Amino acid sequence: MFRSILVRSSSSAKQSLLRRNFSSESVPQRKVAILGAAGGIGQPLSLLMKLNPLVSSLSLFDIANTPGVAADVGHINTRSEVAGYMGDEELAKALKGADLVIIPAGVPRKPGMTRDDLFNINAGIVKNLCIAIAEHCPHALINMISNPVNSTVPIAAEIFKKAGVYDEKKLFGVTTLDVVRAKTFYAGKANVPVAEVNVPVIGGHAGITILPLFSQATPQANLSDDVLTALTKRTQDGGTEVVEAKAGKGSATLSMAYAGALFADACLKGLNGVPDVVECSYVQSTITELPFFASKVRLGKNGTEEVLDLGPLSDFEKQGLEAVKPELKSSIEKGVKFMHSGALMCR
Ligand SMILES: NC(=O)C1=CN([C@@H]2O[C@H](COP(=O)(O)OP(=O)(O)OC[C@H]3O[C@@H](n4cnc5c(N)ncnc54)[C@H](O)[C@@H]3O)[C@@H](O)[C@H]2O)C=CC1
Ligand SMILES: O=C([O-])CC(=O)C(=O)O
Repeated sequence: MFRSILVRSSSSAKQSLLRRNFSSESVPQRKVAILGAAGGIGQPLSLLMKLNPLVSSLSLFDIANTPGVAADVGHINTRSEVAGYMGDEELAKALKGADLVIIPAGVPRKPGMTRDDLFNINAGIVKNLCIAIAEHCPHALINMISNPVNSTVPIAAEIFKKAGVYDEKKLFGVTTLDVVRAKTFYAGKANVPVAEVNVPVIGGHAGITILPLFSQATPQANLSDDVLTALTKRTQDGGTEVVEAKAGKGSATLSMAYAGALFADACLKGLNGVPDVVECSYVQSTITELPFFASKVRLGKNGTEEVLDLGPLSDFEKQGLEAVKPELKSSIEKGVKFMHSGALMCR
């Protein structure tokens, strides 16, 4: 059957892109693998990662349609070489030597579904991909996009523990889209330029577990409690807003690809030793009593360098945090239980 495609980019384009951050001699070689690369998120994410000058090798894996995506993206005259891999028998090659693995593989929601309704299908997909990661690139950073993130990250952790390769500093649930949404919605209400806005979002990545901290937003604006409540709810329901607008044709793909590319870029900068790279992410954590929690994380050469404190919360946010805990706890336990119910051994 398949088929792998290798395309070299022109050296002049490579030179001009690299000049932004590094000389071409000093920029490290970084292989990035995208699992689920032919999907709604995977395709635009592949495009955006092809535009990232920190990537030297872009490995696109899916169970279908990867040759076309790789051929298409591979014609773009930027630094990275692109290779497409399709089917389980090519997964090892796709992963070998990867520094960063981004996982948007799995089914998306339809109207009326919760993210947790995706658990039964996506848990199995994530499990198999993580078993292969443990074998073929155990030291890579993992950016988990597949939903329900609140459970798929604990599933990945259990797989890596079982394989004896777990490093909590290298496993990230991607919650950047919540931050992107919070910034956009806040800028609209606060009437400030969106490019200047920063808003931490903590907790997890589903409904009320998504907790934007508008009390820490910059620049600060004098918004009423009603507006802050509405902004919080819109951020929590942002995914559902897109699912309903797409009316059965999937969930957020373009904004997610943008958010995923932002987070991957931050991880690569951290790996390359760029100082003070801070992003929110769902990681193993001790800042609350929950074993996984999203908060600001400082990224470094080995992944997470520091999980930052939550900082001062408003009374409204303190209440929101208490509401996060039982739902997040049960999603984490569901992922761990899945891995201890015989699912680990059935590959
Ligand atoms: N973390 C976040 O903020 C967000 C997460 N998501 C989640 O991302 C996931 C993907 O969403 P879409 O791209 O819209 O779905 P999609 O259905 O368009 O694409 C999924 C891709 O995964 C592939 N796939 C399925 N099983 C696979 C396997 N075993 N190995 C490799 N590839 C496999 C499919 O062939 C398909 O190309 C969903 O679970 C969705 O809920 C979506 C938006 C935001
Ligand atoms: O809502 C969904 O199902 C997809 C997602 O996670 C998001 O858009 O935040």
